[in-house]
Amino acid sequence: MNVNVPQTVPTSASVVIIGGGIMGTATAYELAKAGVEDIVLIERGELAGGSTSRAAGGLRCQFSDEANIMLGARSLEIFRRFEEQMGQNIDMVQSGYLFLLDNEADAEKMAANVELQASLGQSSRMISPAECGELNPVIRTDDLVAGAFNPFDAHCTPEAAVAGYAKNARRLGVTILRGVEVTRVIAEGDEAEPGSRRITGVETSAGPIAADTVVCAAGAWSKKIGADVGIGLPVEPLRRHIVVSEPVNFDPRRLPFTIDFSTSYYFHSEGGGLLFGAPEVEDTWGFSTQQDPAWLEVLAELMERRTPMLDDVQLRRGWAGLYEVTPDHNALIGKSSQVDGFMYATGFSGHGFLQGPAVGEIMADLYLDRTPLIDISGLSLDRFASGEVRKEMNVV
Ligand SMILES: NCCCC(=O)O
Repeated sequence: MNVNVPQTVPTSASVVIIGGGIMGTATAYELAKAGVEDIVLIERGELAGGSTSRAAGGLRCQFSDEANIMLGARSLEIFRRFEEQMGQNIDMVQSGYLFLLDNEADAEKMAANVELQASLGQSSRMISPAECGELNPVIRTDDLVAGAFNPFDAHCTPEAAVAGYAKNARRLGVTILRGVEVTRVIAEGDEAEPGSRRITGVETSAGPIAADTVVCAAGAWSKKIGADVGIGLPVEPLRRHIVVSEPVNFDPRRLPFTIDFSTSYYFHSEGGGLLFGAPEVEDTWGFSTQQDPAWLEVLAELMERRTPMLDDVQLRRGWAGLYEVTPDHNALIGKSSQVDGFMYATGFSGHGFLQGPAVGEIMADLYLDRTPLIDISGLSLDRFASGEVRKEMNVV
């Protein structure tokens, strides 16, 4: 796609969505599907070009928090039917998700999570180290105490999902602006008088757009959007690396998305090869997505420990992207209680892509004052003021 294509920029909109990743495009599509008109989505680069296209693409319901379990499960339902309903192939591979547990403390906590997932209708189960090895023959199992597995978890290609949402949003009348930057979100009203402030529009690199509602779906770049209207969104960018391999000499598509839980080293099939991810030794906070060659040494050690059979895999190319991290590793989803018309879907802390479809539906429900299918009240920004933070344990 060429961002220099001339685009007609409207001067007003019902809703301005900031961010053309999975959250923004899913929200635009769901709002339009619900009959909302005059929606404008603004992306300063290319669609999916921020964090979504750099994500691993894992789809799972295996979380410790009920809201995350349900967001993952609902999104999986939508992703399973995506190609049929949206006319877009997303390279869905439903080979399950396998968490490898190498100590009793993690296994005990994971068993409680699995019980919660099962009580919510999910097919997750605890399995033995031997079964871990049967499901994924390229892992070392001698130091494992257990695994957690869900056969219906999956992975797919994130930018393909964004392309599908964008295509269908456009078909339903959404204006999508690429290569246009929101330079300021505007609110009017007296900051000293609670409840009097409301969104009136945005200024952009292509001119102003008047709007009563702004949705912040700007991922790692959300803090500035909130700050424009005096809202503190506690979202910090954290760099993460991924690398993909040349094709391997076995069929990788039957391997589950596998996570070595104590180290957060993970891998899954990517075409005929494999995709690998892992944290850095020291977290690198900030907006740099420059690759650090030292990370490859970290990865090599983790691979040697858990997957020595993959020693001869040839790595082909890699990249770094940004997580959008909140203090409790849970998303911020809701309508502002401070500024009327300011909505947010951000802070997904490394598990956003897999929640995108459900969040799109929820944002449409919130806009239309409908009760969402999933209770996300606990993911409101207000939890940080009230001290009701909720820590997600299954963070990778
Ligand atoms: N956060 C990237 C690894 C995939 C996952 O969290 O399931």
